[in-house]
Amino acid sequence: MKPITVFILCGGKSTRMQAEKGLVLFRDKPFIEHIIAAVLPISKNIVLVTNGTEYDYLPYKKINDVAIDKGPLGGIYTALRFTETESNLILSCDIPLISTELLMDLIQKHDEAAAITTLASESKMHPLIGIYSKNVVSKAQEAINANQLKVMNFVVSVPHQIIRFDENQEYLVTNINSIDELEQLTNKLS
Ligand SMILES: Nc1nc2c(ncn2[C@@H]2O[C@H](COP(=O)(O)OP(=O)(O)OP(=O)(O)O)[C@@H](O)[C@H]2O)c(=O)[nH]1
Ligand SMILES: [Mg+2]
Repeated sequence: MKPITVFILCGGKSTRMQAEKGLVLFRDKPFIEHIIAAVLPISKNIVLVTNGTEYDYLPYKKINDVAIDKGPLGGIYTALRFTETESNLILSCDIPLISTELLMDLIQKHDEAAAITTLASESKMHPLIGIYSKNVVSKAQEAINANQLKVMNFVVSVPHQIIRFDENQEYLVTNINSIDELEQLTNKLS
């Protein structure tokens, strides 16, 4: 396997959650630790893209956004500016059910001709579970300068690959943005 750096996006406003999203507890453990646990069998080269000190207790490198208040695309741009590897796995911090197997599948199916490879289900794209080439850093900068901040629009503007997964794996990418969504998930799983 080619070297890969894993970036977890821990910025943003968390307006819907009203609490630092990566630190919200699910099964007695902060979201971010669920994601790290899924990533560790794949790579220990983990970097958190965060602007605060909330994640300082975790023994991983942290970097600050170089483009402020630009949403997830700003975090991706920061990651690509910083990275020393061509291949980068970029993840949001609000997907506590993500599994090592699904991430391995993404990495194994990734076609090197694609500058970005992301996951999608039947109904939804997941650009914040994706492999991003360092080569798209200047394109990301252009998009940010033009204030075109939708990550999916950015993905389709470069050579990309979308990997579809089975409906029965859909729960693994559940994205939790609010306490209501967290409660729904907890109820569904109990
Ligand atoms: N580094 C960084 N990450 C971000 C930024 N904005 C959002 N994210 C991350 O991107 C992922 C998806 O975030 P969203 O749910 O779209 O946005 P949010 O701002 O965290 O939450 P809302 O305010 O409720 O929309 C999460 O992992 C966020 O931590 C940002 O400006 N910088
Ligand atoms: Mg979200």
